[in-house]
Amino acid sequence: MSGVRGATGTSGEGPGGEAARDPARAPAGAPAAVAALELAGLTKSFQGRRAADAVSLTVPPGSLTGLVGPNGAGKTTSLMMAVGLLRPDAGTARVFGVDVWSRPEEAKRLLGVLPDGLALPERLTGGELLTYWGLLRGLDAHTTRARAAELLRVLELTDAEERGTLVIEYSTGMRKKIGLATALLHAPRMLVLDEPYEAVDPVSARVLTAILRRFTAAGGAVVISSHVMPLVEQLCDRVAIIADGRVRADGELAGVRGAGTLEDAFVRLVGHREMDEGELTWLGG
Ligand SMILES: Nc1ncnc2c1ncn2[C@@H]1O[C@H](COP(=O)(O)OP(=O)(O)OP(=O)(O)O)[C@@H](O)[C@H]1O
Repeated sequence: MSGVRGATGTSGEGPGGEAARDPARAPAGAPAAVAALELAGLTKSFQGRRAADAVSLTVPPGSLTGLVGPNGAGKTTSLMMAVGLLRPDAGTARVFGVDVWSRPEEAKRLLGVLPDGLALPERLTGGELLTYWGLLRGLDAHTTRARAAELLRVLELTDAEERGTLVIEYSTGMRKKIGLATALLHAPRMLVLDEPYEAVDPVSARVLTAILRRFTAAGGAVVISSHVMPLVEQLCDRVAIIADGRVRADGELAGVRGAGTLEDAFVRLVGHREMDEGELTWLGG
């Protein structure tokens, strides 16, 4: 099911109790007037080849959408255009009604982004990085300090912080977690996370799931990309399948999945390749 689920109107609020002033936040109990994310005709070519071809997608508030597709399908390209990190050749992206290209500052306040491959200052500890990030995002020092400590604790990065470990020394999973912390720090309303579960241990994965569920229950919306179909089936209420830069199916999970599994639907829409008998015969011989 999609739509606003259990919105309380207060949890997940941004700094300074912005809910009352921010038109993008619906009052408690009110029907959602605008989509959390609306992509229309996003198109991008690299060296004359279309990586994203008129990608359109609507994400309601309170929903968790899984974006799936083969390697090179255009998921990252689409997500980066959706959040204002890659300029599209054509098309628009709106976050809670705010155009990410014409109103970037407002859009950035609403968005929390975990990009593919973090471009973060790395010669800082996780705590220092969050402090720097909070100041960049306009949070006051007290709020930044309190939230940073809480995020480090919840994401189990406190030990590393106490040892003075720099982000450059972090493991892959730890880097994913500190990236996630930067995405959450300013209490956005829309999370766009490129493969957030990749390299994250099972305990941290549970924490991440709890965070995302709480976030959507408060009326926020999440889009994740993932290659792990069972994870998407378990976690997401909506799914979009993308191949060759085009959205092949999207909507509520049950509708896209049909009678089989999500993997069945994926293979049906995207196609699959069997390995020939004669291929790689030199392996294991
Ligand atoms: N900066 C770039 N320059 C040139 N080509 C690019 C660039 N970024 C992406 N591409 C190409 O665009 C296509 C889509 O790439 P994209 O990274 O969006 O796919 P993806 O679905 O995220 O793949 P994966 O699941 O492997 O991460 C690919 O053919 C890729 O080679």
